[in-house]
Amino acid sequence: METNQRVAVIGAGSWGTALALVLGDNGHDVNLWTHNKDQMALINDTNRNERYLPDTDLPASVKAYYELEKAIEGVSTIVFAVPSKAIREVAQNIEKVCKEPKVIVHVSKGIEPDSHLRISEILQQTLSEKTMKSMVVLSGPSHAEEVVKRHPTTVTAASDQLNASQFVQDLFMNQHFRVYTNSDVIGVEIGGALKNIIALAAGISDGLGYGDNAKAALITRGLAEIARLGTTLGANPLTFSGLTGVGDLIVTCTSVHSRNWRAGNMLGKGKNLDEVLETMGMVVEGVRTTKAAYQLARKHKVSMPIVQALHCILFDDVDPKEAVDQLMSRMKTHEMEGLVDILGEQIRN
Ligand SMILES: NC(=O)C1=CN([C@@H]2O[C@H](COP(=O)(O)OP(=O)(O)OC[C@H]3O[C@@H](n4cnc5c(N)ncnc54)[C@H](O)[C@@H]3O)[C@@H](O)[C@H]2O)C=CC1
Ligand SMILES: O=C(CO)COP(=O)(O)O
Repeated sequence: METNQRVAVIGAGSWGTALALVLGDNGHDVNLWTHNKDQMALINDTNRNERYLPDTDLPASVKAYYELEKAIEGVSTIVFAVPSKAIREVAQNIEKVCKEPKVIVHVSKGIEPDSHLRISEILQQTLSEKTMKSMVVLSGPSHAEEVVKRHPTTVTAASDQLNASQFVQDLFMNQHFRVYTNSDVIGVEIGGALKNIIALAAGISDGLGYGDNAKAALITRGLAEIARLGTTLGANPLTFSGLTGVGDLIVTCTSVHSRNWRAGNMLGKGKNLDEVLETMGMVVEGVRTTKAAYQLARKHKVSMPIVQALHCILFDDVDPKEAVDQLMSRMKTHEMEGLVDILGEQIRN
């Protein structure tokens, strides 16, 4: 890779801004696109994105843009960092104005309800060869608040084209931000999307005051649900023991930075979903992904009791305490039930 690249980061929320900082630290020129004109002016005037990452000075090479066409002009790479619900619309707009093929990276964690498409599938459906040279997913345990403090963080660049994932590895990697490669795009996207559901559940459990045993149970049994659905959809089971599986699950279920955990915590303390989302003012991806995962579990007949319980709490107004009681009084079963097809018959004995 030539040392200096021009990169467009699409979305100036917490994560887009943090990744712009990493790229700027690495000597790249960054066009940070926002759909909010005032926010663009504020970032360019102050060199900060105070609303999302207070007290963080951005490298001088990060410039905010409002016009999409200008933001992507002359860049080698486009990084999609908008919430999953905005991906399709933003990609359609990029397709209209993009003049030559780019490396496409996405960092969003979600699955589209009803279509059940992963983010890379939505992008592949929307972007033509004129716009997209290759597609890479960048995911892992990485809260923006710690990345901008340059605390050690590790993530995975996944693509079915090794040279593309290595290009993205080189683009982002530095002393504080370590990037691995992986070829299992399905596993990386499913792990990243579904851990948000379990983080909501962990927040609820903490909000109810249930303590550490309950949280460990949610993380472990949550991972079993993620692995069951993920492998049914074609993922490599090993991916779920990596950064984008158990790694991201741990950080999101235990960190005060997690919006999903914080939203769950408020639900557990008795607030209703609308109040919680209004208070957050940032995306809580797990809500939308619960809908998609619940539909997928039913479609593929995969047992996902935690996802089912979350769905009841979020969309059927079931009291969180009652949902936990129902989870705990389910029919007794073997710990590895549903995982035997993945790992081999021997673990059952
Ligand atoms: N915040 C974090 O630490 C991490 C976030 N992610 C993922 O990155 C994605 C983005 O998350 P955040 O930056 O944290 O969200 P955020 O809530 O901090 O910011 C979202 C940004 O997208 C913009 N936006 C919303 N709807 C839009 C639309 N229709 N068109 C254009 N822009 C729109 C908002 O104005 C805002 O600037 C999510 O999928 C999240 O799961 C992944 C890893 C870490
Ligand atoms: O994906 C994340 C950390 O890896 C961010 O999680 P939250 O959206 O819950 O803050």
